[in-house]
Amino acid sequence: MIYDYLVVRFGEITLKGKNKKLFVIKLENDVREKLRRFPQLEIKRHFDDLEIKLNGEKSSDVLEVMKKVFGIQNISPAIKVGTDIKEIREGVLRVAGQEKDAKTFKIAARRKDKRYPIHGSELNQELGGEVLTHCDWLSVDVHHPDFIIRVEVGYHEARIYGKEVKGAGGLPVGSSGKVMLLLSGGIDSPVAAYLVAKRGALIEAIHFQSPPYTSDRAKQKVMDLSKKLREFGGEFVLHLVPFTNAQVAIRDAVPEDYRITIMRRLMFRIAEKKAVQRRALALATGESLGQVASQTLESMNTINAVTNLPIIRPLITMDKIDIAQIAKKIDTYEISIRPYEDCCTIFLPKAPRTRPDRIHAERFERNLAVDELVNEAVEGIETIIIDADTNEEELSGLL
Ligand SMILES: Nc1ncnc2c1ncn2[C@@H]1O[C@H](COP(=O)(O)OP(=O)(O)OP(=O)(O)O)[C@@H](O)[C@H]1O
Repeated sequence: MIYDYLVVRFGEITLKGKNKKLFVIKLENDVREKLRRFPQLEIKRHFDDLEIKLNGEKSSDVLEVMKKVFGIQNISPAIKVGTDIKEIREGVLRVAGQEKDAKTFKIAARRKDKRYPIHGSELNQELGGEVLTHCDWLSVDVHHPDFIIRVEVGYHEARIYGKEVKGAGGLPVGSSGKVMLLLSGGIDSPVAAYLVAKRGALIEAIHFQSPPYTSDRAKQKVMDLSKKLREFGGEFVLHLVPFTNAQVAIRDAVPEDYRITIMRRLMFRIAEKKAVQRRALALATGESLGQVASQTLESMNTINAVTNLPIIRPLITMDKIDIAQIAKKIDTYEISIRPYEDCCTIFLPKAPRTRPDRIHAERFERNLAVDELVNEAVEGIETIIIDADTNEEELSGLL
């Protein structure tokens, strides 16, 4: 490959007016963090983009990492040449020579330095002609080219770009604050984590486990999911809640058809306490309207009543098929479909109430030591930090 640079363009950040600089700095930090394992790289922040000088690192390896960083609209490999037209011509030919599979192309040239004597449209013509003369496998298609060769003439140098790669979009992680996500081992909640992180939230996950009714296999699943999700943020913080006592108490004190409702109300209270301790501003779940009996509007109302924090449900209007598609894209699907016991499925009825209400929920909770159960669970939380450097061995050591 001939490319010496990757140029990273920001997505929606550019809409952020005065805050743009803060967002860009956040993004730059994320990029630096993610690219720590490539020591040769030099990263420079410009007004419109980040420029990564490869210094011999393999561009495809770096690109693979960059594709998962939120806040990036697209990434182009690039070379830099002087502003002399001869050098630009020669550079464009080098770039065109890389795209042996393309049949059609167009040149999109622009002058950043308006004093540059050759205008954009003239550059397009001149450089296009040069490519046609030397690359006999290429012809021009200005509407739907296989390959656009972008040329940007600056004050001291010109950049010539190779084929653009789509970025992950969204906003830099953490730019929207922190969210505590209820992470089960199922398909949905990891997708919810991905979607909330994409909107710039730093995710911490909370997982409820009920040993010995739930096994290490279930815990392993959540750890594996966290490992996948950490690729979209810097580090991933996972809180493991001991939930057995609460579930046993619910089984003993609450009529069968209200057990899911009461269990969720306890989960939300515990998650809220942890969220406040960790300065998270909202809770998030993987619920989708009508998907199962406990995901009706009545149920959500009854569960929401125990917390004042906003509850983000990014999947609420999505179909299972669409959710599964995202799970496959972010590579959590295969982990999620491994069999496991969720704490939600033990002691729970075959026919939960689909339209629970607050009055009954509150009445049944009077038979429970709610505050003690919540405090005991919060105090027993084990917190695990999985960062980019946590390796397989350390991960299994955490189990
Ligand atoms: N053991 C758990 N720990 C943490 N959160 C949980 C747990 N079980 C369920 N949740 C939360 O409650 C939501 C609804 O769970 P439920 O089991 O009803 O639905 P689901 O559609 O199977 O969700 P998922 O696929 O995420 O497990 C989950 O998306 C998750 O946010």
